[in-house]
Amino acid sequence: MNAITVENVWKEYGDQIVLENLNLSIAPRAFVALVGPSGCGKTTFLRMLLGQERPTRGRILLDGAPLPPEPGPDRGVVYQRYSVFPHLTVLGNVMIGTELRGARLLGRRFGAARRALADDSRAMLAEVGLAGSEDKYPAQLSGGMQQRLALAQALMMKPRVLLLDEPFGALDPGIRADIHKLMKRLWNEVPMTVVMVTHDLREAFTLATRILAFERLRDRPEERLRYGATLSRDIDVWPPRIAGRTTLYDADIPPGQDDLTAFGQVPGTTRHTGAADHAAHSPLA
Ligand SMILES: Nc1ncnc2c1ncn2[C@@H]1O[C@H](COP(=O)(O)OP(=O)(O)OP(=O)(O)O)[C@@H](O)[C@H]1O
Repeated sequence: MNAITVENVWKEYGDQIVLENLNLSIAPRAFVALVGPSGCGKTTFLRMLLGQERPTRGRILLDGAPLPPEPGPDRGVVYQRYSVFPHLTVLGNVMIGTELRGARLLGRRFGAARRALADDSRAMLAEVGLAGSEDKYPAQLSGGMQQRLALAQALMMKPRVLLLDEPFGALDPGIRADIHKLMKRLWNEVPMTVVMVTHDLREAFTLATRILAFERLRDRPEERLRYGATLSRDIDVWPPRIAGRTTLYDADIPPGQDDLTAFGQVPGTTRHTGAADHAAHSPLA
């Protein structure tokens, strides 16, 4: 079954058609990068997947069932900025989603339940490289650390789909490369499907299994309101990436060791990341 199915989806704001006739399906555990010119409706599409916007026509299915009409814990989201709460500590930011959801069902958590949540939250923070920063506030973190925190916050809810809206767009290149490695590891370890909007094709090819391009095929000024953007390219990244496995192409090759046979396998095939062993001790599992 597809993780996400988009059937004949249109989105209009008043007289303006933003997206038209989108048809696509996304496999479970795929990492899809959404690219396209500014204003072509990428964020609008992501907001429809999140449940913040409804299609004007057509429908979206999540695991074969109609998408719930509102955002829910099954869909996590990280934006370029402002995904975290500035008035909560790092630890508080990671605990808040579970606390709010639990409060709705069971009232506030106290005692052992709260301590267990705090322990899980600390483990999640360690997973994203933020151990030791639990008591800081977001303003005391670098941009890269804030985005790691936003990822931890989203993943605590164990979403089936993680939606990323240019999450790394504001980061310096070095920090970006580090967080790309983290993102790859998280995608390999967490049973989730990822849809990421990016302006950066290099980032798309670095992380994604598949690249979708949206484009307004008719863009004369008099046509802008009457025709929306639609899916113009659908590219499977080669060599194929499979969640839980990494290709040699993705592997970190130690400096000076560019003989790929040193990895003990034929170039072009895949090898285990050890993710399964790691997962057994991981809050991500
Ligand atoms: N709530 C809204 N009401 C009216 N128009 C909107 C609304 N949200 C988005 N739009 C319009 O929809 C179009 C697509 O916007 P969207 O932000 O989805 O594009 P984008 O591809 O994500 O752009 P960018 O790459 O610049 O972030 C724009 O013309 C925008 O003005």
